[in-house]
Amino acid sequence: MIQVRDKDLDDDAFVELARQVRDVAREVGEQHGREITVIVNDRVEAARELGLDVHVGQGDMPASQVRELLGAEAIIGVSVSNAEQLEGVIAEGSADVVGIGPIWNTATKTDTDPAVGLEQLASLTTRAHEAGIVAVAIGGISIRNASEVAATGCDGICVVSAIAGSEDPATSATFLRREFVMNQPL
Ligand SMILES: Cc1ncc(COP(=O)(O)OP(=O)(O)O)c(N)n1
Ligand SMILES: Cc1ncsc1CCOP(=O)(O)O
Repeated sequence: MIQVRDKDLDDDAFVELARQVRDVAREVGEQHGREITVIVNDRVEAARELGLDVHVGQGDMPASQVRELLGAEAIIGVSVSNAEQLEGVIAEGSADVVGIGPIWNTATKTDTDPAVGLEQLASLTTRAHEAGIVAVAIGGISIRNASEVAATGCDGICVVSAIAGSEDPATSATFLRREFVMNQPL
């Protein structure tokens, strides 16, 4: 899964970027016989225009409103940093996925709630699963700690710098995935 996240582009430029990512993901997905999901961060209108999925934060458009705009088929992700926020997401009943983080403090995003840590990630994941919500972890995750994150039972990891800041993004993605998958609980 790829997320298109940019805080600076104007709406037209963002739509153009997301369109390019969508089209490349389709082409590469077809070549490999699998679907590569593309999710848009924050910009619900862009997602609607391009038929993509959306991730929203606590201060963004509420998930219930996103659901009304994008329909039943869309994948909707919401950020959570603690149990109170997760209970809010569960009560709202519109999210498919929660992005739990930051697991550790990260230079990539500094305007965050306090770091979640591995213990709380495990308990938030358990609660999300009880509610039928997929739980992915984000923030400070790298090849060095992906195995510890996997051991919490969460469903996936999301990274920015570990891939986008790598000299060899494809190899970094491959190793991250391997490290996560090999250390998931049975
Ligand atoms: C999978 C995932 N989880 C959390 C976030 C953070 O989203 P948000 O809280 O909206 O913060 P910004 O990304 O907008 O800075 C995410 N993007 N993806
Ligand atoms: C978008 C976001 N939300 C919580 S932490 C974060 C940034 C993650 O970046 P990195 O993988 O470089 O720590």
